[in-house]
Amino acid sequence: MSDDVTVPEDLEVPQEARHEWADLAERASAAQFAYHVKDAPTLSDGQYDALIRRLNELEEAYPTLRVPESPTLAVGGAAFSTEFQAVDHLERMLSLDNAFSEEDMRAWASRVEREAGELAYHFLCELKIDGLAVNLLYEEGRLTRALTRGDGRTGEDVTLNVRAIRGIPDQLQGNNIPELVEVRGEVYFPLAAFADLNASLVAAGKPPFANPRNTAAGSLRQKDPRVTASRDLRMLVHGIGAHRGLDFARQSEAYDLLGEWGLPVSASLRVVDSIEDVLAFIATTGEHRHDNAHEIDGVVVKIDETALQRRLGATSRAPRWAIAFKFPPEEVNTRLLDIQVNVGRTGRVTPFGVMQPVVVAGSTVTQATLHNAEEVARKGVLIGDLVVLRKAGDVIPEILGPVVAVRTGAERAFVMPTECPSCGTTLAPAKEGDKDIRCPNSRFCPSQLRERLFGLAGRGAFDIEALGWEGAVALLESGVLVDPDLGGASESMLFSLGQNEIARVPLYTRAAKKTDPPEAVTDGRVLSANGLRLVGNLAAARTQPLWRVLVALSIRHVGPTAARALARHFGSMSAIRTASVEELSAVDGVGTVIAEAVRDWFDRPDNAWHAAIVDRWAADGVRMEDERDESITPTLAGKTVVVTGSLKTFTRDSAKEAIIARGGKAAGSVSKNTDFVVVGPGAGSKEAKARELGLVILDEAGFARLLETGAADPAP
Ligand SMILES: NC(=O)c1ccc[n+]([C@@H]2O[C@H](COP(=O)([O-])OP(=O)(O)OC[C@H]3O[C@@H](n4cnc5c(N)ncnc54)[C@H](O)[C@@H]3O)[C@@H](O)[C@H]2O)c1
Ligand SMILES: [Zn+2]
Repeated sequence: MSDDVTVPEDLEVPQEARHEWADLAERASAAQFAYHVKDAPTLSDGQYDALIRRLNELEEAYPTLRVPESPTLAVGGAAFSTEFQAVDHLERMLSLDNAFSEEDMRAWASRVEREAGELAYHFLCELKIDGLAVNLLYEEGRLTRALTRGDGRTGEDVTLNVRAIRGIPDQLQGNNIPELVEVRGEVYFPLAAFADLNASLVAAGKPPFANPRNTAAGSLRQKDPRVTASRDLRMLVHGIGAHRGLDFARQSEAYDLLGEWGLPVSASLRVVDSIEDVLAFIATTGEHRHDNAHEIDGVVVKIDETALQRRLGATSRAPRWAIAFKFPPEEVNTRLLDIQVNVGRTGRVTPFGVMQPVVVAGSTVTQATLHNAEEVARKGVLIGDLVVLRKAGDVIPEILGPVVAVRTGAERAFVMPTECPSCGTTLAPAKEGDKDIRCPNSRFCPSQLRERLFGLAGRGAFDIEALGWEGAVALLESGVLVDPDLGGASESMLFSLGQNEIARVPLYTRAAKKTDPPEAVTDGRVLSANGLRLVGNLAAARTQPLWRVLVALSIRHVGPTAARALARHFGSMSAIRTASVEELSAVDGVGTVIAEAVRDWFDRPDNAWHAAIVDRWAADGVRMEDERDESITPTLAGKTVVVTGSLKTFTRDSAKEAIIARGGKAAGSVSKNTDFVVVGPGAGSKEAKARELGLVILDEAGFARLLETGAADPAP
């Protein structure tokens, strides 16, 4: 590809600029080829967009650099030879100009306003679906040809493949079917179908696909249409090309017609009056970026009136009456410098990637999870690889896969260590056949102890705000947690910590001042605000309900749900300690795996120190029994309730507790077995799913009534 980009010989242009242009043009051109023809990008979209932006800057400064073959002018990736027959579009398919900021959007809107003159107009806002464009030719209502965009003039004939896509009608239905119409739209891989496909690949021992966009492109551009048919691709309409016997004054009107004829039109369109409304649409869409059935990479804003569209016209590459607002990229390419392992609170050893630091979705990422050795193998990543890293919203950064095309041969495979990196003990699976390997030294392994301490202070357990990761490290380093009976540091000592002990931990102290009361000073230091908070938090933690104490013990498989069920049924630690596997597993929501894990935790001879933890906590005043509130009527016995979004008078936890206290089940996900779905502001896909399933949906007031009476009046 790169040999058709030659440096323009204009001596007026400084040599530096010419060289930079040539270098960037070659890289952009190669990236276009990899992305559009091979469906296997070598750059991230953000890097590619940055290249094109810089090229545009250079070409604006030195217009002779803007030669016809410049990658800035290409729609797609120049005319390439592929395995498909090349066919011309009746009307050219263009790309879109990009906007990356509010400022860019306002600049575009001002240009439109200037050109519009006396014409009244509206903005048509659409989701920018991350897929690939196709052009469907309908003649007398019959689908006669389908092309990819190609270079905009000439596309690839993928008619047979497109016929295999569900939702694209072979025959239009209804009235006033035009003699001829080119329907443009985006073919995409629905996220749920993509997840299913990857799950089945993984189950078959094959590597999963990295992202839905390239997989959609690869699935459509298959020699064998049966492969396309086996992938659950979909399409949404977003434009009209050549047409005869079809008349419309607004693009949104044309969409309505297409919809009536059976073509898939997006339900997320909005027609708005002002650029302010456009910006508001962009903002809300950005907040709900992941709440769609498909990936989106931005918002496309178009002028709705065709008269103004015609007046604004197009450049050789893109219409002037439309613009694509791009969201910040969530996928970037970066180097996988190393793979190291963590030892978690239950001894599980998990590899994680040490990344070349990279900014993505607003934060700098230096690590990414890899779950287990099998996953490293499945993803096919080698140490030293350039990899695609994804960070979406608050989700933990994830390595999607390697960029194989740029390997140098210097990469090396990861080998799982055989000894614990924290304590040197030989690693082994807990049971034969387990996927995970563990450090069996749970009592003294420093890493496990640190993780347990951090975990038990978490919001789902004792909720000791002043004890975070650094706090756990500091308490262990200062030696204040050494348990004389156990012969080493242990969480058993946590509630034995008083002012005097905490005063020995530098992290929780500050230098004493003259004004400090002398009795508060230890070795010239006093508790800092953080230290005082820890003292207060520990006092409050002693009165936490039993289920939180159970979670804090780091018993395998005993998370908040199981802990709540156990606490509700048995009511006290001593009852749980003496319950048999049968008694434990008879509890709704417990089961044998959990029951056995609980028994094992207390009973295995080498676990005697576990009981010592419980005993010392109890001696130090930690509540080991729940007071039962007999005044609460079990209004929700046997009912399953899902709470989603935020409520005013309940936190997540207190809503759950309220449901459970009334005998109900508080579930995390919506299914057909859900009886009630309580919806607060910010509810996303769960609400949508609930509506889809026709479940009873309640607002906060309805929830309050439900708790009281067990009866539901659905929200309006
Ligand atoms: N990673 C790489 O190496 C690499 C290389 C080339 C291109 N790319 C990606 O592709 C982009 C350029 O590709 P492009 O020319 O297709 O431009 P584009 O993706 O910026 O915008 C144009 C395309 O958006 C699509 N689209 C989705 N929803 C739409 C809607 N509602 N209305 C209209 N169009 C809609 C259409 O297919 C249209 O052709 C780059 O910005 C980059 O993200 C990446
Ligand atoms: Zn260890």
